[in-house]
Amino acid sequence: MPPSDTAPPSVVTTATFDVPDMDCASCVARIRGRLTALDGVLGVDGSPISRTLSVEMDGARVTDRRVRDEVERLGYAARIHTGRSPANATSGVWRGGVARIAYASMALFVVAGLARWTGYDPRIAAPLARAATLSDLLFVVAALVGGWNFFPRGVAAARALALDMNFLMTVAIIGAVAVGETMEAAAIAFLFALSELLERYAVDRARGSVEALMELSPDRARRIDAAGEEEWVEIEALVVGDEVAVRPGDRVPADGIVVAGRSAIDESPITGEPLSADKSVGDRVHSGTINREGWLRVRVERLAADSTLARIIRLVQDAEGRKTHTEQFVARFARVYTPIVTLAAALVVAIPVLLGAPFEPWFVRGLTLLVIACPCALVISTPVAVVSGITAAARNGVLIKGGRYLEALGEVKVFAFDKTGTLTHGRLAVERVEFSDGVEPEAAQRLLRAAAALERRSEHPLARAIAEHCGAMGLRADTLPPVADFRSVPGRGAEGRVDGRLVRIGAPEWLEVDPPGEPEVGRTVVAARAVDDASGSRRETVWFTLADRPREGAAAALDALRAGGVVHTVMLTGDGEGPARAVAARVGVDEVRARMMPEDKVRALEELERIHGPVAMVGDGVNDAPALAASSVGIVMGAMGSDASLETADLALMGDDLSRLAYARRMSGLARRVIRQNIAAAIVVKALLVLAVPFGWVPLVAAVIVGDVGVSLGVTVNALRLAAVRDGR
Ligand SMILES: Nc1ncnc2c1ncn2[C@@H]1O[C@H](COP(=O)(O)OP(=O)(O)OP(=O)(O)O)[C@@H](O)[C@H]1O
Ligand SMILES: [Zn+2]
Repeated sequence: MPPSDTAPPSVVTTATFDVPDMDCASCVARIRGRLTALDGVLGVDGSPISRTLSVEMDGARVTDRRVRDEVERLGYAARIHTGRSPANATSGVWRGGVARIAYASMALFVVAGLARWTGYDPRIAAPLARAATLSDLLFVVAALVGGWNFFPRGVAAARALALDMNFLMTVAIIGAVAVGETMEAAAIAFLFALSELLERYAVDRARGSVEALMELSPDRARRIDAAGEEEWVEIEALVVGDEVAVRPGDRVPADGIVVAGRSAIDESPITGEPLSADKSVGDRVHSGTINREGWLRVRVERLAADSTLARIIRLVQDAEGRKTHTEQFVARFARVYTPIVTLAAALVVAIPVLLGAPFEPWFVRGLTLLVIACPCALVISTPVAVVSGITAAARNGVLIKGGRYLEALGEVKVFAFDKTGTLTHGRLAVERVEFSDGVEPEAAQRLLRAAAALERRSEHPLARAIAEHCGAMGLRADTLPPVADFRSVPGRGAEGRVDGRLVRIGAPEWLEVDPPGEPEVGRTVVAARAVDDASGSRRETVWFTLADRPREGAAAALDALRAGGVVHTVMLTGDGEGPARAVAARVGVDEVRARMMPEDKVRALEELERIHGPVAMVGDGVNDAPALAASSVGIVMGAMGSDASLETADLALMGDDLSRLAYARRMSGLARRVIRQNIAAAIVVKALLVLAVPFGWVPLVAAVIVGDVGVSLGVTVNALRLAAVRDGR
């Protein structure tokens, strides 16, 4: 770039690369180190599990190409990530480059072994008389082929003075050849290649369900053109407002609204609940769900990249990047462990040799220790469990936004619940509308219109029910008066200026009016009146009495939680004491706190946390965001239908099924166990090997197979158990 006075304006972009060989944490660390040194690279984030690298950079100073070249210089092939899952996922592992190398090396190893064996057989013909040397040669070739993948990385690591697995393996193989152990060298190389292959397969299995999620969304849609004809288009080509036809058996290609037809939609791919939902004109449908019977015409409401499914996939992928406390601990441990064992390796060679012992066997022991010094297996033990757990949960309708929450939920002994929309359906219905005494019919109409106008602007489930009811009473939306200065007051209601008067709708206490008659069990009463009434005497008020039903599965879901070790359940509600107690008795919560403002809920959670330790809060994400944020694990339900709630929660139930909570907690408990087992196993195996090496009990091959790749494979397979956690029905 020619020098100039004015720097070009910066263009910050993020490029994602697939780096198939970047399969351990030290690889990621080294690539990150190299890239951050590049001018224009602002941030680097890599995952050894999905083997992707995302690089935030200033496009004016550095290009994708330059970044890619730099990665390749370290010995890793890299290509721009295409967004779709790599074609060689799971099934392709056995056919990929790593596989070919392993097979070729194995074949050569067998041939070399045969050659050596025949070399000792006197009956073999003259040309093979010198087969012992030939076999040595073949073993060396087998070693070279087996090491093909990691030699360049080993050399690059050596130049960077990084003691990673590639470097250690390279040294071990060269060392073994140097001391004449050609068979040993070949065995190390090919077994390492083979184990790497197995490990890759297992890791792919662990994250396989993310790809399965991606496959839920169809590639193409039947778009209906202006003439009413259907044409196939890529889903990326759909724009908001397009209409698509969804035939029976089709997957819904986009998030949208039904504009014609009716059908049963199987939403289980997203919610994990095996129930069909009936959809007709005006209902929302979601990309990835399956049309069971009817023909539907759907108006696209969201681009493919913004669909609920796309957001789930992104959140699951991002979840891996959020490091858990355990991972941070392991990373700190590895930073101490590797240098210590490396030092031990040097001492194991130096001390005996200085004391006059033969060089060769001690040198081999030193190499063996170097192999065990590789921290990869240890470092991968937690994330592989996290990824496996999170993806399995996503397949079952539970979205967990990070390993931290996966770990935390298993610890939670107290669950707090919001009432409306959580323990109850939140599908409220207005049962009665009453007016205070002496209200003229005309004033009553005015009041009703004002109430309807206010509630049409509010998101609250009560508001929706009231607005709907007023509509059914014949108040057409387009005839409602305009509202100025609209304001929704959390925990109280809403207010605004209608026809020049300040009208409030909400909790009777807030309006300073007494409800008509006694409070009824299972009913919520909402009042509306003009509050700027200077005279204040007449208090013309309208009363809405609403009924809500507890969710059918709520009691069973709470029992399941208790069976799983939850010791206390609490209902926190903004509603009055009466309706709160009625619902509590039906679903069986241990404690009820009613008439709680959002900030009261936050305080209650803090108090529960002081008494019982971590608390999970379950809400619908509509008006309980502060409480969700204040809890240790904030859980929303019904996230499929709501835009906001996915973002506000740590964990989301895509559907409405409270039994998912017990499933998620069980999954979380198992994940914690798997993580602990993995870390313990990795440390114990490595420690035993480290102690046994100086006695000469550990062949180099065993160190490779058991101490490094074997442990990685073991922890990965252990993590796969998470996918098998039953969903509890
Ligand atoms: N838009 C609204 N219209 C009418 N009343 C409202 C509105 N918003 C709040 N209120 C009143 O405020 C009270 C508390 O509301 P809040 O949203 O805190 O709790 P809730 O939805 O009733 O129950 P939960 O806390 O269990 O979700 C409601 O019971 C109702 O009386
Ligand atoms: Zn490694």
